[in-house]
Amino acid sequence: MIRAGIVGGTGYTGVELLRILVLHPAVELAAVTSRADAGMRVDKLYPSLRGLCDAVFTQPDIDNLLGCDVVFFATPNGTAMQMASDLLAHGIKVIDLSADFRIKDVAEWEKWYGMTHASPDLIGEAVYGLPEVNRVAIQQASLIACPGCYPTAVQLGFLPLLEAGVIDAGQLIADVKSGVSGAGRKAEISSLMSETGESFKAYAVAGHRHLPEIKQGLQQAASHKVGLTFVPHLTPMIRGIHATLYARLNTDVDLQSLFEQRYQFEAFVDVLPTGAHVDTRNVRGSNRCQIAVHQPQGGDTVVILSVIDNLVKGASGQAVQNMNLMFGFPEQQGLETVALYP
Ligand SMILES: NC(=O)C1=CN([C@@H]2O[C@H](COP(=O)(O)OP(=O)(O)OC[C@H]3O[C@@H](n4cnc5c(N)ncnc54)[C@H](OP(=O)(O)O)[C@@H]3O)[C@@H](O)[C@H]2O)C=CC1
Ligand SMILES: CC(=O)N[C@@H](CCC(=O)OP(=O)(O)O)C(=O)O
Repeated sequence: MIRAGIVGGTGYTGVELLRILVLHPAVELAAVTSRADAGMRVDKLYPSLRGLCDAVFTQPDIDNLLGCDVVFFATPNGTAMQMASDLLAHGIKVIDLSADFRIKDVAEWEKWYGMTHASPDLIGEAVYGLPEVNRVAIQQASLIACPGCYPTAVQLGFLPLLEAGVIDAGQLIADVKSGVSGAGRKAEISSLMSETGESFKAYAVAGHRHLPEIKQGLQQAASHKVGLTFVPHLTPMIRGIHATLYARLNTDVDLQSLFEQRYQFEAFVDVLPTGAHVDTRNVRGSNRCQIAVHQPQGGDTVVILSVIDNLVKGASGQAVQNMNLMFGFPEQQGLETVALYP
């Protein structure tokens, strides 16, 4: 049994961590923090957890976290980088759901995130927590940088093509749609139902902060520079990410077999049969990424469809998958749920 702490337990990824961890057979919740709700029982704020969680929210002070074996940061960018080194010095493993340790180039991170990095010395030791790429390094890691939600869906879709070198890596296109929970639980006019409902829009076309993260991962897979146009969209649904990925083929290849072989041993990546279409509702609440491979009219453009639940495989589920690997638990433990339908 390990003792886990969650910093930022009241947000959407925080409560998703709670939903998974209260049923995880190898985890005991030792601390759950919130500045605004410190002193309140967790199951008072989230009655779905009644009978499953006795914890009370505490302030996010180091002293409240020292009894933990692992601490998850489900906090805005710029928080984990302030506290991680103290926790690591006490032998506590850190799994950060924010972007603080995702990008290896500090200057690039500071440019996109608009702040000075507080722990640049830790970036080198942080392991990018995409198990389908970095499983062995994750098993040895003390500090995990969980991938962003868009980057998870896009990288899992493009990886087999780039690793096999069968596409023109200079002209990749990722057209990606996200549900509104991707923006978090904090009150914002742009997240109101009356602003997002019955409407659909692209945003950050000039450049989204996930662009350098996605390119970093794709370049590692390709072993050379890639060119990527990434356009995120906001859709009037709560959970889900749907990525439509386009690339130009440079050789004749059995794409379906390529994807099936790449992911044949991956419990959380499901390649659908030839001709199928993915649907976000088929992964809602689950830690799965579902992928469909298309080559319209047998031409030289490949179209990959990739869906995840942004709060599960795109955040908290993937964070627990990383925890399982770090502590030598079965990778699927606590994550074997079926998507909610309808
Ligand atoms: N939503 C999503 O789909 C995804 C989110 N992420 C990332 O996960 C992180 C959390 O996102 P999300 O759950 O949506 O965010 P929310 O806004 O829903 O929740 C943020 C949480 O962090 C706490 N918090 C805020 N500021 C601080 C601080 N300075 N110190 C300590 N705690 C703080 C808040 O509680 P309080 O203010 O009371 O302390 C709250 O519990 C972000 O970095 C986000 O980018 C990653 C992938 C997907
Ligand atoms: C719909 C929406 O607003 N999505 C967020 C990205 C999701 C997120 O929280 O970003 P990380 O994955 O880096 O943590 C955005 O575009 O800013």
